[in-house]
Amino acid sequence: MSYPADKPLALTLGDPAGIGLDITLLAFDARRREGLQPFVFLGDKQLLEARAKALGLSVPIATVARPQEAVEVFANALPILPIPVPVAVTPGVPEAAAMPAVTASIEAAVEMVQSGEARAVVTNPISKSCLYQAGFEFPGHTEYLAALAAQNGRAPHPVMMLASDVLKVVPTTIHIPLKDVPGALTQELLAKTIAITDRDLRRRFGLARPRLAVSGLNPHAGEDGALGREEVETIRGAIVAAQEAGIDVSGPYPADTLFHTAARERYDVAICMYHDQALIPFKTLAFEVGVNVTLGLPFVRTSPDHGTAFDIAGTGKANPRSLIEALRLADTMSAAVAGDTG
Ligand SMILES: NC(=O)C1=CN([C@@H]2O[C@H](COP(=O)(O)OP(=O)(O)OC[C@H]3O[C@@H](n4cnc5c(N)ncnc54)[C@H](O)[C@@H]3O)[C@@H](O)[C@H]2O)C=CC1
Ligand SMILES: NCC(=O)COP(=O)(O)O
Repeated sequence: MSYPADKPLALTLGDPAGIGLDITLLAFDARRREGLQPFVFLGDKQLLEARAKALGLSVPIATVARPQEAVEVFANALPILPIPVPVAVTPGVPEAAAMPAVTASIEAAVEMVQSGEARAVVTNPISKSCLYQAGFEFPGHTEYLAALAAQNGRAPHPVMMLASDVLKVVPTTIHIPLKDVPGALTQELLAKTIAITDRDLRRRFGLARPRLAVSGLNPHAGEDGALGREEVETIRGAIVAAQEAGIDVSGPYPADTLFHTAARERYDVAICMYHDQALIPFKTLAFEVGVNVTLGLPFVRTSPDHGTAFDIAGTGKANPRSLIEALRLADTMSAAVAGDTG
């Protein structure tokens, strides 16, 4: 089999105690029937082989010296660019000493895409709490990737979007405590989030005029200020400014009635105010197939929508579907970016 792409997608290690290794092996195993384009895994060969054995999978693994070689071997073997994990890893048991390898893999993937050797970054799930314990200073991949993409000391503003055919959502604030959401929600942040979402849905998803629906923060979108003032003082202003800039955006809508079937027909993406407001409806409707995309970066990044699933790592219960969709979407989005002249 030959592949039209001349460069691979760069797939990161993720937490080696989680299901990242399982779903990487399963996605590779499914590459022909799923029509997947080549990817190269940036991780530890011995760990991958041990996980394949635990799962009873017979997967040939080939160490490559350069990303380009991954395209050549992908038909016959899972290409790996070695990032050694210097500690023993038991599936389901996170290990702080493995965290430098986790971040090294993400950094190597970004370098590969920035040097033009890979088409996109696809990340396996990380354990945020384990990384925090090891001194990681970013809330998650989203902000870390933006910092790695900085140019002349300026990092782009990253926007998290969860994408599926039935629903796309953007949480305006991401991994912060719920009590901090009202303070973090500024007109500037919302305006930036709306503008980046509109731009990237045009450029990277091919929507000619994306329809954005903005949720409120408070019950019933605040009932004209009686149940909270954020809609009146912050959210409406950002919507009006974006409308004046030509964006097809409306709201604020009560969040409790934004996600039923008929409501979802009226927009392409829901801009939500905080993490769970966006991710609860999304994961209820699309957990198995959903993809996490970072908008606003100078390169494409996708990820499965689920976490490390320590409870099932190495048991054979992990479903690779979300990773498969993330690999597919990275392929489509990077093709769209390559053709982007705007
Ligand atoms: N992109 C990323 O790196 C993400 C990382 N996380 C991290 O993952 C860790 C665990 O998070 P949780 O809230 O427990 O969510 P989780 O998604 O890891 O697990 C929730 C439940 O879904 C199941 N599950 C998850 N993925 C599955 C799959 N592919 N096949 C079958 N079952 C699956 C798990 O077994 C568990 O019962 C946290 O540290 C969190 O920060 C969470 C989401 C995304
Ligand atoms: N809930 C989404 C999530 O945890 C993924 O975050 P990130 O690591 O992609 O920033």
